[in-house]
Amino acid sequence: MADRIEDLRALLDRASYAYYVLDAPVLTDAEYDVLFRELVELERLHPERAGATSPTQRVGATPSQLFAPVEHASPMLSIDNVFDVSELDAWVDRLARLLGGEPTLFVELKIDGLALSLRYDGGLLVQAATRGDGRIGEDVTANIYVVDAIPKRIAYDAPLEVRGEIYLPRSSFQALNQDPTLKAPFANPRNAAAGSLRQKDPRVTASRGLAFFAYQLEEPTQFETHHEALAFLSSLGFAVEEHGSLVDQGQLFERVQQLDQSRADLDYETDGVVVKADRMVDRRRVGVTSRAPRWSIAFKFAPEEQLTRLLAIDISVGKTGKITPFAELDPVVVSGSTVARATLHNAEQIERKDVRVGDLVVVRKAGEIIPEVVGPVLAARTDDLPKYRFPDHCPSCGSVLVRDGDEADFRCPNRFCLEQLVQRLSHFGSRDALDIDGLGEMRARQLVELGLVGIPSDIYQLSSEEFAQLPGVGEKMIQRLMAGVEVSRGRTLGRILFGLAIDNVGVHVAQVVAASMRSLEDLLVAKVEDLVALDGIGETVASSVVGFRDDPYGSQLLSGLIAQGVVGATVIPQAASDRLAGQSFVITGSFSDYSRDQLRELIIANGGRVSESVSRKTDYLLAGERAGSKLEKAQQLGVEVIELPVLLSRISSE
Ligand SMILES: NC(=O)c1ccc[n+]([C@@H]2O[C@H](COP(=O)([O-])OP(=O)(O)OC[C@H]3O[C@@H](n4cnc5c(N)ncnc54)[C@H](O)[C@@H]3O)[C@@H](O)[C@H]2O)c1
Ligand SMILES: [Zn+2]
Repeated sequence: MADRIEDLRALLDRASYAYYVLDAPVLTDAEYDVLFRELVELERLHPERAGATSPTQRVGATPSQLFAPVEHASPMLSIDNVFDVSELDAWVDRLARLLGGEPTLFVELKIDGLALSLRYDGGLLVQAATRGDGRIGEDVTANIYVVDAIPKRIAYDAPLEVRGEIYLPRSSFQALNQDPTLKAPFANPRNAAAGSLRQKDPRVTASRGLAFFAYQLEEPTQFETHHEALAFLSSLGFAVEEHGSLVDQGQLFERVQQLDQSRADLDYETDGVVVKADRMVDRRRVGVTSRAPRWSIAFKFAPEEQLTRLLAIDISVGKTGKITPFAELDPVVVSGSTVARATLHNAEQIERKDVRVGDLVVVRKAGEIIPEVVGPVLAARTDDLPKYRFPDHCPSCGSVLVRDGDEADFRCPNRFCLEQLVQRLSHFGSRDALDIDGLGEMRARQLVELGLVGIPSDIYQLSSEEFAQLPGVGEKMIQRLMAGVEVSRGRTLGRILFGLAIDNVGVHVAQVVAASMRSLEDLLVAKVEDLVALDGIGETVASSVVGFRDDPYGSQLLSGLIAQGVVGATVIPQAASDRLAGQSFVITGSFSDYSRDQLRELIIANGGRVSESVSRKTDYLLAGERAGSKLEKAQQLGVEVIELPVLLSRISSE
């Protein structure tokens, strides 16, 4: 038994490190919670083996060395969990016993992000820190300064500390996971939030769209109840999650169930509800343990999981050659929609989980995220299922698959692989790239399979007769495609660079690189050193750009585009800077010398953000000629309107 305790402690320590420090969990939360409870139970049965270093006695993990340490004024604790209604009732009864009377309870959603402490003094944000190990957190002030959703200035002069959850909205999470410069997609919004906040370069943090909900006022302490403190925070401009409410014990579970049902439609992940004593005097009375307050409890929702049969494992080839295995499933309904396919992530995961065709598997869908196979139900396996062997060859071109060093993914190394060409053509025409109207994955596939397009630049040479060969394409569609191709000739360099589908080059990187060049031709002579000198561009990105240019496919594509004159409408020559860091813009109207795309790139290259619509969060509306409804909206909301010369003077280097 001693060994099981040691094993569990070691395993949970490893998992916590992967989860909190590396932002790359090796267990699912549900798996972690089960093992954690087993350890709690064993330590209860063997009190002589309890120890201060056990994961059951600690909060979080040792803070990373990336940030300066911050000592919290009072510890930032975890919250104990319950998983069903009887445990929840037992907890309330116990609290009532400790207090000698019924507590007033406040129930709120448990946001799946990470805890943040914000300190203000003289009305200004002076420090932001993560929870860390509860006592010492990480100083992330510089990164928080660029998060629009967090007030930097409040109408309150005395010292104030507020705690809350910083999180990544689901919509931002999905957009982020599409970014090809990410080394690996984030497992869930919580990890993505932690990874986005804990960046060395605040500009990366700024670009991720983090949001924040305040849920605790530490200082000042004059409020007698939690709900009054929340109202005060809200009046100061902090976002407070709107589903929180006071509730009687008799209605507690009903309220928990209601919250469980309403959360699917929210743009943020929630993994449970937190029940708290509302009266501060009650909180002080019962106090805290080394790990968690006695006055609050988290009721964890069941993850959205189902069991089904794994019928087959197939693999797909992406635009950079990355091979992604996916499961064909006996269709099953998971949180409201039918799932027949789910990702298996990569070869390493299949190997580690030992998933086999024919297994009964757990399928999970969290919010809008692509469904995934969590793992096989081993107890249900029949003996004769053979171990899965990952294919050696590309299903499209037959090349031998490769895997570099410690990479988790296999790749098809053949840049001229038919499936890669399809994916790259469809990426080339996609919305953030050349935005070619009418060219989706289906048409891209037809064009490549008919041999009409090899590399994307071929599309600029197609005649209407050639477009007419596409199955099911009539006169109207031909006109639309031809027009779409023609219009795309005038796209900016940033879009073209993104459209090339270079490893590690997402929208943002492409724009930074574009801002340093006059036209695509400059890429022909760019050196790794030049690129590394750009803000936010590292060795990996620089080498992949130069490597792409120098390989046979890349050089053919570049010369093809240059021959067609698709070299990028250039951005105004301005060095990249961070002069607009933390500022958000909306662009409206027309400008005589520049397209809106160019201005967008200019703003991004200088550290700002650009959104489509005006809201209270917009800092500036950049207005040109004939500005319409956005101008009105900005005036209504009191958003500052600026003209182009003002913007240019703000970013020009003196
Ligand atoms: N997958 C893994 O390998 C792994 C490893 C370690 C931990 N975990 C997960 O983390 C959990 C333990 O982490 P934890 O200690 O951060 O506990 P927790 O995340 O379960 O609960 C405490 C946290 O909830 C957050 N929170 C969100 N909304 C809140 C609200 N309205 N009021 C108060 N707090 C709110 C706060 O950040 C607080 O720190 C485990 O139960 C497990 O699910 C997973
Ligand atoms: Zn291939």
